[in-house]
Amino acid sequence: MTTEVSILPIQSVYSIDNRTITAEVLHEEPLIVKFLNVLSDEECQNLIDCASSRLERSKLAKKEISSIRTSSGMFFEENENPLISEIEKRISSLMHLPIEHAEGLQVLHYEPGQEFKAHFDFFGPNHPSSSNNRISTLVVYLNDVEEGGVTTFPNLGIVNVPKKGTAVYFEYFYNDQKLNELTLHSGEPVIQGEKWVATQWMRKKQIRERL
Ligand SMILES: O=C(O)CCC(=O)C(=O)O
Ligand SMILES: [Fe+2]
Repeated sequence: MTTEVSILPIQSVYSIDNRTITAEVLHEEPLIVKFLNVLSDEECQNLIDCASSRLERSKLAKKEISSIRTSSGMFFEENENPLISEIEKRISSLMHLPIEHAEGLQVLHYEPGQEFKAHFDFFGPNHPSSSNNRISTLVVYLNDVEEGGVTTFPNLGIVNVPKKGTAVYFEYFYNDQKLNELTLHSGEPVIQGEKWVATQWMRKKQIRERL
């Protein structure tokens, strides 16, 4: 097996913004990493508070409402306020890509029974966005879920339990498309309580204007 170069330099500790973020590799190829201490409790709560009045039923990449994704969500504008700017800066450092490659930060909210069925985050070859496709994802959990709501990678046997301030990272910019397809993942139905996540998707090329 040939080893491909990952976007993320693999370390057990990342020091960003005077924060110590620790990492645990869950899978090497495709690279899947769990991070601890990405956001503080206060940042998680502030994101939930800012997002909650702006939630809409989630749509898929082609903008249709579908049973694949039953959560509700919203996107923040780039650099929308100081909290968003600080979080975007930290997340793009952590994901080892320039902030210009970052989509707007998305917040999703799931109630009991709501889920995000197995999907890829990258766009298919016929999608208009595939020329500047997504290459990596960070899902930050903004609260603890009482029961359910785990993130799973069904083809890799990986199950990650949501915990406030932690995150799961994965990338899918491999030459070998089979590796990319192993990043199929789902947000399993919430059984009890609610689930809030913030998702950052990164593109292969710049998507934001430089400031
Ligand atoms: O909610 C989750 O656990 C997964 C979210 C997700 O897959 C996404 O936002 O693309
Ligand atoms: Fe996803």
